[in-house]
Amino acid sequence: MAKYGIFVGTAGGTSMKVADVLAEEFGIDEDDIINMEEDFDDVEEQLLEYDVLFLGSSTWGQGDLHFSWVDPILEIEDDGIDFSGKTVAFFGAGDCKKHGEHFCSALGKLHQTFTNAGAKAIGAIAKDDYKYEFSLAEIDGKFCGLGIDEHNESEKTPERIEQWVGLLKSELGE
Ligand SMILES: Cc1cc2nc3c(=O)[nH]c(=O)nc-3n(C[C@H](O)[C@H](O)[C@H](O)COP(=O)(O)O)c2cc1C
Repeated sequence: MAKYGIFVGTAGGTSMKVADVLAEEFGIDEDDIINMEEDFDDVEEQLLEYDVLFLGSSTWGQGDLHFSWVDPILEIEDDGIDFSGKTVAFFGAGDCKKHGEHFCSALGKLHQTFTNAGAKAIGAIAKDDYKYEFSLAEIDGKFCGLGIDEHNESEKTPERIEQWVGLLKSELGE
């Protein structure tokens, strides 16, 4: 049976909202929800332990990942760690009004690193539901994962998560 894990970089816990629903919907154990800042210390022992990885990060600075992702991402890229055979999906919180010039760009950065490392990405959605000037999460005309915006569009969050979970289940054949 495929092993599922959730890895989240979050400052205020907003991105964890998505993680909590994913855990419930996919029956993921609490021990398999890894808060990158608090619980993460080894790429090979932790990330590579899973077959299906739900990877979350809020976006900071000029479209940067949460700081807790910076070292693992460098390690994956510099050491050429191989994620072939793994399935990955991306999510995270952002702010489309104050930071519309880089809305949820962290998802695009995760996408780039993990697909370059050989992983298969799932969970891309139509971008029409979002309003922003620019986002690295926009890849091949779609949003490469689930962005949520609790500052401006919190009323859309439950439905966005529900629809995304439905998409993931169908792409994973569940
Ligand atoms: C200094 C600063 C920079 C930010 N930069 C971005 C950004 O580039 N893109 C974006 O979508 N959101 C940006 N945000 C908004 C955060 O991503 C947003 O508050 C998010 O809800 C935080 O989620 P978290 O609690 O999971 O960390 C920024 C916020 C701050 C305070």
